[in-house]
Amino acid sequence: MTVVTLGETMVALRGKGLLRLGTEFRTSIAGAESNVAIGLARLGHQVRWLSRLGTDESGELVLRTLRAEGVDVSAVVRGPEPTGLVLFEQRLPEVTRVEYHRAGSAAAGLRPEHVTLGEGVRLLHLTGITPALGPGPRAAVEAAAGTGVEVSLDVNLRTRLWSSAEAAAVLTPLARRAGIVIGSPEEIELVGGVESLLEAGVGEVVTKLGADGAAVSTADGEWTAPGHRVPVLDSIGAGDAFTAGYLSARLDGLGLEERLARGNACGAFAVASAGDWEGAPTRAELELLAVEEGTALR
Ligand SMILES: Nc1ncnc2c1ncn2[C@@H]1O[C@H](COP(=O)(O)OP(=O)(O)OP(=O)(O)O)[C@@H](O)[C@H]1O
Ligand SMILES: O=C(O)C(=O)C[C@H](O)[C@H](O)CO
Repeated sequence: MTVVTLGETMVALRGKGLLRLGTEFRTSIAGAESNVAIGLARLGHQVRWLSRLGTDESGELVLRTLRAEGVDVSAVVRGPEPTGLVLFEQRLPEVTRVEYHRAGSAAAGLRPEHVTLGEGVRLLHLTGITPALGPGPRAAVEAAAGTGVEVSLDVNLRTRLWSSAEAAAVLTPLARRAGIVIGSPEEIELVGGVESLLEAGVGEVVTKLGADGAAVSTADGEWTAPGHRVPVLDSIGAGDAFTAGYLSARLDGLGLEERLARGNACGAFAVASAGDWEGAPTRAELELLAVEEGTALR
């Protein structure tokens, strides 16, 4: 495996309309880390996703979906608790209401002994969501981060799971040990800010800037790359798609500007398609952003 990622994936129900009116749902899966895993797998990388799932049919859906996307699930652990559930209600193209049903989930029972990275791992991708799930998942993240494999950390603040102050206290030390830290401008500030992270030895501090694209700061300076102009259908998952693109270009040995460019390309595909990960591009599809609008590929 080239990349390993660790975190909770839930069954996702996406309302076609309003939940309170008895909407119909489309059933899929969602989880920031597995979104990144799928994004990387579609770009041709070998990636393992690690977590704990219930022995329920929801867990089967998660496994089947990730297997179908070419993500390695051979180290996933099962437990008696239910697989988590998340409900999405898209109220505006860029405003989605999220309802979590994940307290006491199987993934909340993750422990350090469940972490099996495997051989030849070049990168461990973590997010700030997993430590918010409880002391066990937090210890599992610490154990994974202590293996010596280079870490990329997406801060991914989830204020429904913990307060900003709690997140800052736990995630700042984790971020300072990472090779790559990714977040919105506010999330980067939450873990100390660009300068402080670079001084701590973080190699790349990557800031996601929505439709404006993204920026990366290293000890040698700052680079920015503009976003693509695409219609926004559903903005959830854009950050994970961006991260997959950025890390993919880095694994390919490309430079900082090309990493940002691939990240922005993947982020554009994500916002232009419905769902968390469904629109993630394959390597060949990255070229489609350069095709003239209105073109039918026939
Ligand atoms: N409206 C948009 N048009 C084009 N590209 C976009 C747009 N919004 C986001 N992106 C792309 O996706 C990337 C990530 O978006 P954003 O900054 O919103 O991340 P995020 O807040 O972490 O997203 P989320 O948490 O919803 O997954 C951006 O850096 C950009 O490349
Ligand atoms: O919010 C979370 O914890 C999730 O993992 C669900 C979403 O799909 C994810 O946030 C998208 O980044």
